[in-house]
Amino acid sequence: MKNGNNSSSGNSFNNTPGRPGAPRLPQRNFWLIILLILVGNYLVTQWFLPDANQAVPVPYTTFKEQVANGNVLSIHNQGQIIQGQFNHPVTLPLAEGTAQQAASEPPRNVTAFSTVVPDFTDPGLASFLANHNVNISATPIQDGSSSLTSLLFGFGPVLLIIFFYVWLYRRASKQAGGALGGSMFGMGKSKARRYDHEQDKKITFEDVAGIDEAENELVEIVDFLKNPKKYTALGATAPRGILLVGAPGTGKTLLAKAVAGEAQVPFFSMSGSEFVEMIVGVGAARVRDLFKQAREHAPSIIFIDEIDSIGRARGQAVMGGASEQEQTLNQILTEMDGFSGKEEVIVLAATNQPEILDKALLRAGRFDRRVVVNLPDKIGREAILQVHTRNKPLAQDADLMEVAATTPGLSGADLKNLCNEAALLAAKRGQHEIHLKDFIDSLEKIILGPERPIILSPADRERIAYHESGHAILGLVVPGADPVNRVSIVPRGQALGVTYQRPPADRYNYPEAYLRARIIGMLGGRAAEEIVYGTKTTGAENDIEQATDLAHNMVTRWGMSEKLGMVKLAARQNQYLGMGQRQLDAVSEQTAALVDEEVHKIINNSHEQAKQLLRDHRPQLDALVTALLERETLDEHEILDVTGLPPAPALKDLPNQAKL
Ligand SMILES: Nc1ncnc2c1ncn2[C@@H]1O[C@H](COP(=O)(O)OP(=O)(O)OP(=O)(O)O)[C@@H](O)[C@H]1O
Ligand SMILES: [Zn+2]
Repeated sequence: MKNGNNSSSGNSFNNTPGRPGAPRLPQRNFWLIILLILVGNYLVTQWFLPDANQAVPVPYTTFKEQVANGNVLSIHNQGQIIQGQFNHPVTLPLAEGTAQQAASEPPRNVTAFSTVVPDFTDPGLASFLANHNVNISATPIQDGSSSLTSLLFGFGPVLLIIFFYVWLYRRASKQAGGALGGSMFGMGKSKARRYDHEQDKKITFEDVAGIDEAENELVEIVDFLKNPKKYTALGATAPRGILLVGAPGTGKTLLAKAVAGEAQVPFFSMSGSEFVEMIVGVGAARVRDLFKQAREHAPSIIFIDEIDSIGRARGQAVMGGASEQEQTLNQILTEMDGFSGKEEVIVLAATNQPEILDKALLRAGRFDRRVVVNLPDKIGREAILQVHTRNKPLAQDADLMEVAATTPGLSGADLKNLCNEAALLAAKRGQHEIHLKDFIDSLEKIILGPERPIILSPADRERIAYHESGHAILGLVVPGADPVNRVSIVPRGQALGVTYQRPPADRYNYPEAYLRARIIGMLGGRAAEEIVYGTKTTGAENDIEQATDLAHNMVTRWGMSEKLGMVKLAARQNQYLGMGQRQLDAVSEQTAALVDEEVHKIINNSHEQAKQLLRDHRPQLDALVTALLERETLDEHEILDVTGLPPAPALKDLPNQAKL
């Protein structure tokens, strides 16, 4: 039971292509290949080093006998093992060998032998050998092979496995469209993706709409990249870093790409969040590599998305990632300081939380320019819709201005998604063109989620109808309330029903009376349930939350409480990430209690007013419920028709587009 006031949907529908994750090793043949390598290695070793096995083991006593006979030419010894050569081949097994031996082995002539010195030491052995002219040496056991081959085969398996990994990595990173040559393991490699205007479909300012202010500020950058001499001749230094600041999905990445596309220079992009998961030291190496690549291809553009995830003020980083993040950040600062001023590399970075960035990043010569990318206004939304319907067949009635008017708070990414959803819906409905209705129905789906096929009992349906009608009636009778566009009792996403209200024009400044009207409207759902049934349900949770946040902001941020006056009590945390309740500043317990009291007062008053207004308009409420139970969804005209009420009177002093 959502009161779908012009809440911007916080989602960003990010369809940016080419955001591959880390290269993934192919899983299927992995173990098979390892196995083959090991087997191959074993066979090769066996082939080249057969000598090692040619020494025939002989009993220690036989060995001593042969020494005594003067038949041992030389030995070499390692630990307890003695290997050596006889002067004359000895036929084994010896005649006096055991019966067993004779039975199991055919007789053969042996020159190379080996034997094991028994555990109990044989003190006289050294002199005994010397006396019989045995050549004693300490050469390595595998005498037959050269030291080079033994080295090679000793390390063979290790080398093969290393080469195999390098090969795998190369293959994987090639699949990911990344790494261009460089260090052996590619660890310190930036996974920067390069978009060249020839390769990629070129993105230009044509593709960017509705954010003209931001665009205009970047035109200068494009000109600099195109004609650097024009600027350097006058002794002007290149702009280094530009921070794009704006809510998710407002087109920051798109703008950066468009700058590169317009200037026809290579574009290197990477996301700050990629650094977070890294092993210590790797992040900094990647930054170095990223800047190196960009310098080599200058003039060029580096784009660092989500810079807040590395650029967070040092020392306040989240546990664990801190030191790595600091190193990465320091490296960025070092690289930017290293620009000589003649280098035509421009660094663009995007964030939606500029206030948490390390101050060092914003110093002169670094990201000293800030371009704010706002949510588009109505005209802007129409322009963006036009961009994204360029290749889509629109029906006569598909008035994009009308769609733009219905979508306050939506970002460029949301609008792109809306166009796509509308096209999908039109196709599903078997049409050849996209109609206005397809846009409107898709919008509902985007804001509230897809329809949910749940079966409600008649009693539940009626209660939901009363709840939504409560919101709707108040939207008609409270002065200054936003016009009610739509009421529906079709369950969608989290909501069991919806009342959709939108302001007649984009608002930038909210009068107190408007905020109070909104709170009354938000509480209308519960109020209707109470006056009709006298009982409460959980269905008002979302309404209560929104109303409380709004009241809290009125008291703590906007100075709208008589008792507390114009004192800022809660931090203005993030203007780009919605309007939730703010953390209270450190205030005395007394003040905190007062804040609660004032918030309660606003809510309770509004609740009482909501109930009273609904009692006064009970016949209209009942009429709307009857119609809703029958038709499920009513649009603006039907609502006015059924209730016989005029649209809510405007607040006299409501400044519509006034920007203060
Ligand atoms: N002003 C705009 N004009 C045209 N298309 C837009 C605009 N803004 C966003 N879009 C569309 O939305 C997509 C996503 O936007 P983009 O990734 O540039 O947003 P962003 O601000 O970088 O978001 P995030 O902060 O989530 O990274 C773009 O690829 C583009 O198709
Ligand atoms: Zn509600």
